[in-house]
Amino acid sequence: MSEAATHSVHPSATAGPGAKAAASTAGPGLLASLDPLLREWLPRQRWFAGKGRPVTGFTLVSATELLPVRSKLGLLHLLVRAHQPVLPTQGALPHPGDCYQLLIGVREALPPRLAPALIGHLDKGPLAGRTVYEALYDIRPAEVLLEALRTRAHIGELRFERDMRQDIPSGPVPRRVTAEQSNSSIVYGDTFILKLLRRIVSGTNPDLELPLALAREGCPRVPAPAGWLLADLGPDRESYVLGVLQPYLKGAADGWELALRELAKGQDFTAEARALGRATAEVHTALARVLPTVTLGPTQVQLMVDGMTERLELAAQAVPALQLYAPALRTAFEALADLAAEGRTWTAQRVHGDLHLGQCLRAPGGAWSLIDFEGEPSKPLAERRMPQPIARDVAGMLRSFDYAAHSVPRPVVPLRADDDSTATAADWATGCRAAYCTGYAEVSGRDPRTDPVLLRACETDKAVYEVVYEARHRPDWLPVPMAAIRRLAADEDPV
Ligand SMILES: Nc1ncnc2c1ncn2[C@@H]1O[C@H](COP(=O)(O)OP(=O)(O)O)[C@@H](O)[C@H]1O
Ligand SMILES: O=P(O)(O)O[C@H]1O[C@H](CO)[C@@H](O[C@H]2O[C@H](CO)[C@@H](O)[C@H](O)[C@H]2O)[C@H](O)[C@H]1O
Repeated sequence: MSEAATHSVHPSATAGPGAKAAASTAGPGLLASLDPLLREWLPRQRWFAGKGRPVTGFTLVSATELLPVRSKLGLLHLLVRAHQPVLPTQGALPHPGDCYQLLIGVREALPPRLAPALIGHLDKGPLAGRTVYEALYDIRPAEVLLEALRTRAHIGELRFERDMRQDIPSGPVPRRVTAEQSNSSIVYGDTFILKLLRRIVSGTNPDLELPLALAREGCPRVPAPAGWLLADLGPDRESYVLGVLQPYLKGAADGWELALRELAKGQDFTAEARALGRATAEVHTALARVLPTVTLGPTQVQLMVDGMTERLELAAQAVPALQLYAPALRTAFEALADLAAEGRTWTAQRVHGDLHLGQCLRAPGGAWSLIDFEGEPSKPLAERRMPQPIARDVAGMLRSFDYAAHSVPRPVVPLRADDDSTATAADWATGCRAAYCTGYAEVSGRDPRTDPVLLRACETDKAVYEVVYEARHRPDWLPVPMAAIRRLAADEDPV
């Protein structure tokens, strides 16, 4: 058993009064001394949502000592609001600033293995002379989090909960998931994975809500939550979801890695694409059984179209390269509004909301699971939880096959080693897109291709989202969604 497995959560902070004591050490005084370090460190994190605008200050939302900060190894849980200049898209009203979850380790000095986790050295305040760092790189803080979930600890405003039907072992060795992502995850001994959400929003979070609902329904395509971390904040003790613990799918590979691997070998991926279509349809069918569905009539469709059009306008302001294509892209949305005006209706239900190959995990036996039900992180929570046509998720996957094909720097890919014909990367994507829809239809009885107007509108909306996402997070990738924008504007994308 490792050093920290025997260590329980800081006892002085296991109840309300203890939390107040913690706040007197770890509260505003400490935040003031952390302020200059965080201003520099936070914007460099992949999960930081406010890229491109300086951080001008912080407000403390909650501070909880999980290990005493004056001890050899301290652990501080912080929720802080980062203040930044307001974006035009955030409207004229003052914006309170995004709230982030931080786990701050406190030590005298960092051992070399923790050097990449350094946030900085405190030169004033209650912990002057000590070093603060990203605690998720460290074993003991990770163990403290699992132990708190296992024992259903309530620590200040933090509430660690679990599903008692799942056995959570004590003492598995933790390791940080290093893949670039929107949140931060820790794997425990290949049995569980804890995802800590970084940008925290109030209200029911679909990343916990939907997997819980699917687990109730017995849907095997989504790992069932085993534990979750909440913060009860404000005078009304409103719950904020901070993290979710799930069984770890050992040896699983994500659809993105697999697709790139097969592309690099010139291998066909249509059998997997078809299996992914089947898995998506299974999840959709279960969601439609367990959560409400609604019919979208002309008014609701017009609202959806207005949302798509507005997102396009805002995106074209943020990424001027879109402006040339905006009029043609708008026709995809107008065609949908025209169908609704003629009396066509659509069924809407809860969907994944940000489905792409990276959200699909294939277990060694070949079964696919879907993960990460957070939805598009930049959208307000209420919007992410609204029932949507299933074409939203289908469009996400179709875009993803296109992404994979166009991220491999190879213009021509032979599909089979024994095949003397060659196919372009675009043909690879076309084959996968068709196979995915076939698989979807096999399970659901509805082929998404039979609704091309809706699919084109959803794919256009997704590609516009991707342009903004890439411009903000990975400018080198911008050509991938921009190429799709050109094809969608010309109505050339075959399904
Ligand atoms: N249940 C799981 N089993 C195995 N690996 C997982 C599991 N859940 C997530 N992962 C891995 O962790 C990564 C990040 O998880 P994800 O929920 O997508 O977080 P983010 O919101 O940060 O993108 C995934 O890409 C996947 O590789
Ligand atoms: O971090 P999340 O996985 O929640 O999603 C965000 O990041 C994704 C990239 O990691 C982004 O997906 C886009 O790039 C993928 C390849 O890396 C591609 O497969 C997707 O089709 C494409 O949308 C996703 O949009 C974003 O929300």
